[in-house]
Amino acid sequence: MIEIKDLHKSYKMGSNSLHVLKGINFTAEEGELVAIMGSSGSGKSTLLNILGMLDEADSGEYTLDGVPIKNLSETKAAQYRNKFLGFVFQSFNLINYKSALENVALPLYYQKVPRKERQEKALQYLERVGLKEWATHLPSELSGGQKQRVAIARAMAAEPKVLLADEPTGALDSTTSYEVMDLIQKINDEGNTILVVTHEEDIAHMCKRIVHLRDGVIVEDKKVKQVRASEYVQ
Ligand SMILES: Nc1ncnc2c1ncn2[C@@H]1O[C@H](COP(=O)(O)OP(=O)(O)OP(=O)(O)O)[C@@H](O)[C@H]1O
Repeated sequence: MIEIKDLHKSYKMGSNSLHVLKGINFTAEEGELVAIMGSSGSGKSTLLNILGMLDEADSGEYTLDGVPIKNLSETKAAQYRNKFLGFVFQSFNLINYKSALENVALPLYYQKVPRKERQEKALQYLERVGLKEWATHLPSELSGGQKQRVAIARAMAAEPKVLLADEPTGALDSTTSYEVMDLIQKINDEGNTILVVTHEEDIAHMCKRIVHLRDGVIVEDKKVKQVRASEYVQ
């Protein structure tokens, strides 16, 4: 599903340049649930942004679902991103003046799904994350965990093959984090490929594989016995 070879990325800082990714090689098969760990500044978000086609590498190859990304035009890249990739962020990134339902329906609007159909579909996804009753509420009326579940429903509504989550539990307490991981595991059980950037060991062990970044290179890549988050939620 995802294949990257010898990926490099630097940021220009005035006359200096900061070499952040220094030759990353990584493959994720369909249906994997991978944690990306590493200390602050090790390049996790940079890597995830490149995988999410939100940023471009300086060199190296990236193939997503068999398609080399480098050769895509900007329009094709945007279409490809909308079709294949879903995003979840630490800070939820919901639109504050739109209801939970409208937030979830947004990617369907961009996919030009007719209004009635997108509302029905958005409601189905809200139901899947246990928030059907909260459809008309604004994000400010939801708890952190509920906001993240809306954000996950929004990401899933576009039916991406790959879900990229950048510290999805970073702003949540442990119990709420485990509820969010329970949802991520259930989505993965259905076959989605998911990459989760996290600082937290317990969250990483709820994935099936842990990749460790240090100073822009992968220093460890291991399969782990998955801890089910449902063991920790009521
Ligand atoms: N747009 C940018 N311009 C310049 N430098 C950047 C930019 N984005 C990231 N960096 C720098 O690149 C390095 C890697 O950043 P990145 O956000 O990928 O690390 P991270 O492992 O995700 O860290 P954290 O866990 O703190 O989020 C850091 O030193 C950061 O300051």
